Amino acid sequence: MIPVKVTLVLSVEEDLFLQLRCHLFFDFIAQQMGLKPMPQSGMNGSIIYELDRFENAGLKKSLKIVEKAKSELDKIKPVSWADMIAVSGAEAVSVCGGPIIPVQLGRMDSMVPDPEGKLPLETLDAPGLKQCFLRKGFCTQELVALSGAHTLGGKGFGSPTVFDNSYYKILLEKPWLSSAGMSSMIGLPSDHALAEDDECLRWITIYANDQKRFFEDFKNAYVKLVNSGARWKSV
Ligand code: HEM
Repeated sequence: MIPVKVTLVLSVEEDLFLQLRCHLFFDFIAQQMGLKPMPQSGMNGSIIYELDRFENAGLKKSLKIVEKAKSELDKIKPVSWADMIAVSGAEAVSVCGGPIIPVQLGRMDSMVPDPEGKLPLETLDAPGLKQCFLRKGFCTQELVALSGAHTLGGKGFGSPTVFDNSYYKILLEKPWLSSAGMSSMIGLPSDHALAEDDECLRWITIYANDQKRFFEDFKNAYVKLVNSGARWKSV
């Protein structure tokens, strides 16, 4: 039942409205047969159904901004949530001084939330983080490169709005071990965990000493991330 559904959706899908109608039709048939539509995971825009999950609490505000841009674009040509989010992340990185990341368009959105429990917990240790990323096809180098995105935001890795390699420079200093006031507020437990692992530490040192290399590896890992698990519109 499910493979048939996927093939048909891909072959007849011309635009997002038709895609939506096909999904609803096949989901209806599946429902009549007592089957649930199969949730998928990956870059599929399912976040819009998952905003009440505790791990997404901080995303509502940012998604409102993306929604506003999406509704403007939709007036000209409908765009998927998955494409919007992939492009917004890349744009945020380059606006903040990071690499320019080319993002391919054409992802299709999911109509259902992804299964729960797929995200890495911030309390995981380095082996746990590595395993979680490996399950999705990402190696240790990619884990360390992507974690460099934490240079943005208010976790104490340099300026919150500058994308640079200060994340790695500060990880090497391990300020959270110091007894001085605010230092313990720097970074998440998962950031600290990376700095305790020999394999991760090798990449941290490389990126701390070579911002160009960080930008290049981040760009490649980001492209892989936003293509991972995506279903593409047929052209
Ligand atoms: C390695 C596993 C990861 C864990 C456990 C994790 C966890 C978190 C958590 C809990 C926060 C909220 C921090 C707070 O303000 O309290 C956060 C923020 C953030 N994460 Fe991650 N994250 C991970 C990987 C990533 C990746 C791969 C990216 C992007 C490529 C990313 C991008 C961000 C950004 C940009 C913020 C800052 C948001 C802000 O402060 O405005 N993270 N992360």
